Amino acid sequence: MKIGLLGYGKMGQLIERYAIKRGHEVAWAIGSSSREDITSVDLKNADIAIDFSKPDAALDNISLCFEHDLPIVVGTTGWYDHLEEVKATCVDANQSMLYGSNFSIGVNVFFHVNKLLAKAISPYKQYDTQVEEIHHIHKLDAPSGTAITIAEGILDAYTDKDNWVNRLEGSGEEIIPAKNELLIESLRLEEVPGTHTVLYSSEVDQIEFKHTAHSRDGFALGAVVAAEWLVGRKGFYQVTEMFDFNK
Ligand SMILES: NC(=O)C1=CN([C@@H]2O[C@H](COP(=O)(O)OP(=O)(O)OC[C@H]3O[C@@H](n4cnc5c(N)ncnc54)[C@H](OP(=O)(O)O)[C@@H]3O)[C@@H](O)[C@H]2O)C=CC1
Ligand SMILES: O=C(O)C1=N[C@H](C(=O)O)C[C@H](O)C1
Repeated sequence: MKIGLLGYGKMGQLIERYAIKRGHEVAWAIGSSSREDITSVDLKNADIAIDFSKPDAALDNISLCFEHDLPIVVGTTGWYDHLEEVKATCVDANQSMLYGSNFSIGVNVFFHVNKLLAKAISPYKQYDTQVEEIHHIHKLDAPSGTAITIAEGILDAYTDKDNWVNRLEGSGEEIIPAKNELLIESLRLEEVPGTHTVLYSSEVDQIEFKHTAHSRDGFALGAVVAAEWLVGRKGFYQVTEMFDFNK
């Protein structure tokens, strides 16, 4: 498979390594610190694009791929307010797109079990629920896309909560969640690749459900596997749809 990379930073460069390891070719790579500039690239030289760029670049990159009939895997986070319109455009234009807030196997198992756990605990109102995420200091978006997916999984199980609210430590904003809101605490710390915890706390005990990424390798390998999965399919998909345990 020939892969085009939109974004050639920490993730883009690691994805290239995994793509080559799995027998693929990187046809082009775009990003200001990359080998190529977008105007000098024939996008159609690739069978598929993988976008790990920046929150404010993802929407344009998605549109560009749709215009060129190029399937796209999107790992970039921070653009999910536009998810419904992107999905509609993709389906109406008969294009192919798969997006995911997290491509690692471990986190996708975590997403699955998170929903089961929330369903089991939600009737017991003595438990306060909260999501915590820790990432490196370079991260542009808060909360993380992964934390949003986790929060949405929890909110599905709660009839008395319908929204999440974010508290970014150090932002100076005082955020106190209302009764119908689920708190997502974000912390930015040195070079942490990504840690997510769900906490259920009562007066008598606490449940902590936690995933710790030791590196970005799981995300990068997962993105290449997602590209292999998407090629030949039409429509709009989430990474969770690749996994059997959701059936
Ligand atoms: N879904 C998942 O599993 C994961 C998602 N992510 C997400 O992926 C994204 C990228 O992460 P990461 O690689 O760590 O970030 P980096 O900042 O290391 O890399 C982003 C790259 O995108 C480039 N870029 C900027 N503008 C554009 C553009 N318009 N088109 C293409 N490329 C552009 C940047 O260039 P320059 O710096 O010169 O501006 C930079 O090289 C983030 O949104 C992050 O949250 C990260 C890990 C896992
Ligand atoms: O920016 C990152 O680094 C990461 N972003 C994704 C997110 O926002 O959830 C996935 C991973 O946690 C790393």
